[in-house]
Amino acid sequence: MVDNRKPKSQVKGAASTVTRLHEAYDHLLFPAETVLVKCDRPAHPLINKTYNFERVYGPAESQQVVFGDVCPLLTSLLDGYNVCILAYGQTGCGKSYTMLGPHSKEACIPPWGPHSDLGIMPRAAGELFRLISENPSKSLKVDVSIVEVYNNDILDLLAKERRTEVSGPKRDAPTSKAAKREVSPPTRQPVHSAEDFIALAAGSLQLRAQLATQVHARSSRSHLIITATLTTASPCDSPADRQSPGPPLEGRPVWGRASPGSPGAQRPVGQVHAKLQLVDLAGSECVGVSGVTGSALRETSFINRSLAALADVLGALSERRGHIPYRNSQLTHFLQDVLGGDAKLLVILCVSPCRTHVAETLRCLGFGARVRQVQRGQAGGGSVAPRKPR
Ligand SMILES: Nc1ncnc2c1ncn2[C@@H]1O[C@H](COP(=O)(O)OP(=O)(O)OP(=O)(O)O)[C@@H](O)[C@H]1O
Repeated sequence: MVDNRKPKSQVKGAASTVTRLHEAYDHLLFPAETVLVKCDRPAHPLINKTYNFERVYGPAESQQVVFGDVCPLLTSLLDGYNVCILAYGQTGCGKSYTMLGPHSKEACIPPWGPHSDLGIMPRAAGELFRLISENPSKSLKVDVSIVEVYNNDILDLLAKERRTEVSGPKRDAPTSKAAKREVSPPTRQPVHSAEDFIALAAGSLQLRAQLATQVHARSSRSHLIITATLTTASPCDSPADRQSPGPPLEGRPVWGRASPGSPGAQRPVGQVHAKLQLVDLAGSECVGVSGVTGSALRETSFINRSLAALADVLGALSERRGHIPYRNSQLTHFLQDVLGGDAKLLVILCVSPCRTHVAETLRCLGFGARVRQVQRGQAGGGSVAPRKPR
């Protein structure tokens, strides 16, 4: 069982530079930005393994500290760069806590307070609107879409029909091929303040698929993707526009900056300034430990398969293969622009300090190590610029 009273560790990979921390458990040591896994299970092939990340957070570090490292990405967003922040890890290890803060079906997002535990999403919403108010000349507008990837279907959590259907209307990944088939993109709702943004997200969270398992009483059964699209009335003034003008596609949904050759984002010229994506992945799960059966077992199988597909895509990108298997799952298809494109991508790995979960922890750290090897902007998938140094 994951001890929910204990704060979880957060390990951030694939970006950022700040280093801090000293914390030790019996098998997990965190010297600076390194995670050292020591385990006395002799049969395990990966004992005494060291992983390096840009930053490692100990259990005692607050949400505010974590957001302190995320915050500069919002300045990049205002500068016109697409940004994606993605939480990955085993079920019950703190992904939703990190991204959203403590929440429940009854009280989705707790009120703001100087020492509150608010997660990245509400803090990012506050910072985004603060930056917009400081830059009135940019005339930026914000639209939000919220989808969940459940059992390999993309479900639109903002669609009106979603309120009356159990499974919600399905949407396709917003890529150029999808656009050619005239599928409907996810609903995009304008928001005018951080409060609007948070209220919209809070309403959607109540619709998100959840289940009690032996590991986590409120386990998310879907990947949640919150997208904030910044548009400007004035034509093409962002770095994105200057680097990759791309052909105009009239009447197509606005999906951020497209990379030449990428089957990804399409946008009308002069509209999109940048896109922020906040991704709270469903947790990887060992069926023997979570004890799920029936339809929950099916959900687990979809979750694990989509996470494996994500790892495959990152593996292919890191090896710079010609073919990147984005289409093996709706999750990777949906995130194609972010994974293979030139968005600023920040992956936060959430790991358990419990010895019983060491195998999952090693898997998670291995995933993070793979993410760090990806030289984005150079492999297949049609990106244009090498990863920008931070
Ligand atoms: N850093 C932390 N400090 C305090 N409590 C935490 C921390 N991280 C997680 N928790 C608590 O642990 C529990 C599980 O966390 P959370 O729901 O975020 O896990 P998860 O990784 O999203 O799980 P799943 O993938 O199953 O949805 C929650 O009750 C959460 O409030």
